[in-house]
Amino acid sequence: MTNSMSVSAPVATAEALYNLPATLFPFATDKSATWWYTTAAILLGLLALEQTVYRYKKGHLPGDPWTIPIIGKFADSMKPTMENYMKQWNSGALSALSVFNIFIVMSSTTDYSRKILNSPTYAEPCLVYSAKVILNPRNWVFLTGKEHVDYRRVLNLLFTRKAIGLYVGIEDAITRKHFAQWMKDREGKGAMPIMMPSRYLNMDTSLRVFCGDHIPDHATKEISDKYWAVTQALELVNFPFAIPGTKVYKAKQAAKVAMDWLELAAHNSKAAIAKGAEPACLIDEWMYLISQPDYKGRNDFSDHEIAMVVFSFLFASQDAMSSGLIYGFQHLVDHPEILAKVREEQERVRQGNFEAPLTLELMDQMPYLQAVVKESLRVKPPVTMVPYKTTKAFPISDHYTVPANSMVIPSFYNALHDADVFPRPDRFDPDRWLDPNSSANTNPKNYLVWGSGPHRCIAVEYASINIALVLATAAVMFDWEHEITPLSNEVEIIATLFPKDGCKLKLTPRTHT
Ligand code: HEM
Repeated sequence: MTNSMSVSAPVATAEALYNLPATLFPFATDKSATWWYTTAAILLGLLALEQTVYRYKKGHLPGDPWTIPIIGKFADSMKPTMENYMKQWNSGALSALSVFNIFIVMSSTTDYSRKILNSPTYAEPCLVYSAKVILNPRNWVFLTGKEHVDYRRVLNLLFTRKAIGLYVGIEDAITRKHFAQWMKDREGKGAMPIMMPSRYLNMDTSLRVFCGDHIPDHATKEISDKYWAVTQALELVNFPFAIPGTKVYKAKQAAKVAMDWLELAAHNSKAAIAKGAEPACLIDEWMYLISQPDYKGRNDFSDHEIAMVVFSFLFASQDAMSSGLIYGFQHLVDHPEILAKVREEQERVRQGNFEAPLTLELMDQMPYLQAVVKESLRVKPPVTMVPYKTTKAFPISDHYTVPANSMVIPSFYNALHDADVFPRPDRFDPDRWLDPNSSANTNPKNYLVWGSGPHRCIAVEYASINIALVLATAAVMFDWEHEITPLSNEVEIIATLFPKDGCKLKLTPRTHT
């Protein structure tokens, strides 16, 4: 460690405790008093050790000088707020805290955050504490180094342009189906939050893109209903035991249900492709690819392994996509001049034919819509940070080394709100992406919405296109009105960012002349 400092922790010696007056333990006999003194001495010694270790690891970094015994900042991590995050980030480029004796270093600058993401020999993603329990420790996302690179090379084939073209057709159909249902549910009613309907739409889209018709409708409904338990367990550090009644336990049960259905999808897809069916979803695409004579890689994926991969995609997508979509709606409805431009582009590219399904080729011709999505994700990045873990002492700067086995958390928010790169950073301004020479476009290193390095989001194009497609469809099908409440501009953090009131929209069918 390069950080050296003198540590002044509270020191409680056993001797001092033995000298405490016996009146402190009035109920104690001589023998039991000795027991009490010894136990108290050990406890106080452990607490002192905890503080000493925390202060030693923290070195000169900003952060609380003492950590709350045992739990540290557990309460804050259970109810995270942007204000608390900002306070932590603003305290320094690197700052320290501790939760349940997990020592955590947060980085707030673009350079430190990128360094963490791009230093696989020192740090690897650990996601949140509950992720391993929910996803299964054997899930591919926990692979590192060459094993991770090799596995990901196969999965990259599921997000080629050809594959995304197939998924766009599915997204279009599912979006229209859900919007028809939204209309029925909202008939004669005023503004309603779009939070939960958007989550259902996203889950249905994901499951149909990933599994096609290899699972029944009631399975997508069941997975959707239960999935909220997974979202709720995604706190930075949870209660450490997954015992009945805890959030992590409930999430694990929900994951089991999803995994059973996903294994069925894998089984059915294998059978369909073996019979010569054309790929109609992501698993089909995968099974088709590995059955080709010129394919050289692994082809012995079990149903369980396929299901784990698909579950990792659901896990990575559901909350981030929902947040991205809801803020996409909110940004557009609050900027009618920008929504009008989106509509103009839709009219031009689709030549007024809004019944024809969207295709990847049509989506390519919508640069304004793409800029809208990119900007919306910048202003409110669904993922504000990703927890990593140091596998060995990590000399992150000339003045500080993050100890081995610490959590180290790169923040994306500050990079995305850097006023030098994004003037008036809180302003929703898609135009900043339309000029190739703008500071936004010439500083791509700041655009950390998708992370960076070996674990950068595998589904960047797929996710961006999906959000764009849903917004475009809603823009041409509905007139939107936002019921602004005192909570509309307050941010709720439930794994990702959401407007606290769920974005209350009144949608009425739009008539085209
Ligand atoms: C708006 C939507 C999304 C956002 C903002 C987002 C963002 C991210 C971020 C920040 C990371 C971590 C990157 C890093 O550690 O450097 C990540 C990883 C990942 N994302 Fe996404 N994501 C989104 C949608 C999706 C979707 C739809 C899928 C799947 C279909 C997906 C699959 C993954 C996977 C598998 C990883 C882990 C990659 C690896 O470890 O190699 N994401 N995403």
